[in-house]
Amino acid sequence: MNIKILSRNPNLYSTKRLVEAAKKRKHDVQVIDPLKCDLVIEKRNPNIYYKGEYILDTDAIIPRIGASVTFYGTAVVRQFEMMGAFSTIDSEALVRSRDKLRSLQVLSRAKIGLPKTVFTNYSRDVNGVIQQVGGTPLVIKLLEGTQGLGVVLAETKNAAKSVIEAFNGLQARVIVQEFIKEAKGADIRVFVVDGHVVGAMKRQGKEGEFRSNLHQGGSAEVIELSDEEEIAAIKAAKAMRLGVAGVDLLQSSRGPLILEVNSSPGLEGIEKATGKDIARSIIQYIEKNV
Ligand SMILES: Nc1ncnc2c1ncn2[C@@H]1O[C@H](COP(=O)(O)OP(=O)(O)OP(=O)(O)O)[C@@H](O)[C@H]1O
Ligand SMILES: [Mg+2]
Ligand SMILES: [Mg+2]
Repeated sequence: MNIKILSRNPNLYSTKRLVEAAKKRKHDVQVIDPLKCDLVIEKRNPNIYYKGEYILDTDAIIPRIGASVTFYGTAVVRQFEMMGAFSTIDSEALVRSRDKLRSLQVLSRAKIGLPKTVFTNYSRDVNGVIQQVGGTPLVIKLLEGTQGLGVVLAETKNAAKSVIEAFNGLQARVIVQEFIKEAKGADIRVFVVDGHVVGAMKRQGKEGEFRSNLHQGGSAEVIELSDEEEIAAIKAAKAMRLGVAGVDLLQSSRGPLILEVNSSPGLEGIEKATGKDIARSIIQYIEKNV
């Protein structure tokens, strides 16, 4: 099979592992920088021009699209889809997953446990918003944040007010969320491929940090999921229509609560924590679908 990995950097752990797994299973594999693709659009003949040549005969693509290049990256994924290639991430699901608010709306309709969240345009009634999520402490998140940046814990009403007002003053859109204290600075990353859990790890924030992101100094260890957690993660990936998904959830006193569903989840943390060959699972998912 001819597989293309859409990635800006062939030296990243995830990209290297996917190349390795594809080769091991005897596929032709090539890393393509999505930002260097020209999309050629005309009647009935969608094409991609890359480094002086047209890209031909692609059976499948694995998009690894960073948050900063969502618009262009998605256009490239869509063009491959128009050319008949199978994508491990559907272009529409990719766009949907990049918007925290839209994702929460979709998950909520699918009856999935979530921290109670409020999005408001009426910024003067900060008190009302604080009340809606059960008072302080509460969490304030920038809609387009990633790697834990733009996620703030406000311990008091006054702190919450000033942070919300500061973000509003900068015209930045935020959601206000109930703080799940039982999670104790930890979350669970569940890697779902093709409707199955292929690995799960618990990430613990460093001392005094409520954010468990590895980019913020958190550490990871393998974890055995409860049935309820496994079902919630699979349901979340399905609701977001993602064939490959990194589902983040919090353990709360009312069961698992989904925080977000990532569409280009990294392989390094999860493969190292679990010792599993997750890159191979992704290649097998392609083999099943092409
Ligand atoms: N409502 C909450 N209650 C308790 N802890 C939370 C809450 N929301 C977020 N956290 C903690 O903060 C971390 C970062 O939050 P979140 O995953 O929403 O942000 P992100 O910037 O999108 O991160 P990512 O890089 O995973 O995309 C979570 O992994 C979790 O540990
Ligand atoms: Mg995120
Ligand atoms: Mg997260």
